[in-house]
Amino acid sequence: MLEATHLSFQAKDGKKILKDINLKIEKKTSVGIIGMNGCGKTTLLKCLANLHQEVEGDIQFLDQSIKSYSKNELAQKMAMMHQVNHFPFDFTTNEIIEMGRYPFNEGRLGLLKSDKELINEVIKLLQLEDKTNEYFSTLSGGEKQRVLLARSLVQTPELLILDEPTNHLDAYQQKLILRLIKELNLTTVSVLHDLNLAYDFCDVIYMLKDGCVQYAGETKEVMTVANIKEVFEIDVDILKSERSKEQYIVTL
Ligand SMILES: Nc1ncnc2c1ncn2[C@@H]1O[C@H](COP(=O)(O)OP(=O)(O)OP(=O)(O)O)[C@@H](O)[C@H]1O
Repeated sequence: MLEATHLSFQAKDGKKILKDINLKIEKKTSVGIIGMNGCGKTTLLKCLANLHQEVEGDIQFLDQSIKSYSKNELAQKMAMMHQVNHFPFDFTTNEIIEMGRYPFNEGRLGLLKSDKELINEVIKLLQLEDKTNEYFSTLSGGEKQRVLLARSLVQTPELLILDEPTNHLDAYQQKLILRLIKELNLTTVSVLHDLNLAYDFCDVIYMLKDGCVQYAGETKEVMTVANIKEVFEIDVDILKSERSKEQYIVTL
């Protein structure tokens, strides 16, 4: 679905933020990007979404160079849920979710009946029915996250890019949102800070350190005690729950 080869990115001030990254996203997989603060995770997501122009290397998306897509074409195939959660003007929940259909409106003024049906379906899925007429600025952090996810979902993207999708969510909502995304069987690439959520949700993990991919591969093979110590500089244990029989990571 997407393949980046020898990707490097240098900021305007000359700082090398990403160094020779190779990354592959297969269809219907959840790819996770983890690493310490400032190691380049968000920058990498922005490069994959073609939001940075001065990127070295090559990104092929659906067998085409990412640079060959117009903004509108790309928005029909790829959605990015950003960390930013404010808008220059105050929109209602409904208005923000509707924006996800703009790339498809082909110059029409209003939305089609099918757009409205899709929007209503997603609103229900994310339990936002009673928030549709509320102003975004008045919503809680968790509600804002769900609205931004709803906007991305109505874009019906082939690839969904998520920058810390569980930010501001309580423990219950974190699991709920990630399970829901999993059940939708989408192709995703996400930055996740919570190691346990990454361990649980992702099929494949890229561990970044100082702008380089330090380890990459299937989650359970890559997120080992030794690799986590090297990349995050913390000691952890990986234990098995007596009750759920699932493994989880504890910081020592
Ligand atoms: N446009 C830019 N110009 C200069 N420096 C930048 C630019 N964009 C990012 N950086 C720097 O590059 C580094 C990586 O930033 P990035 O936001 O990608 O990190 P991150 O891994 O997502 O961090 P966090 O976990 O804290 O969100 C940081 O030191 C940041 O200050």
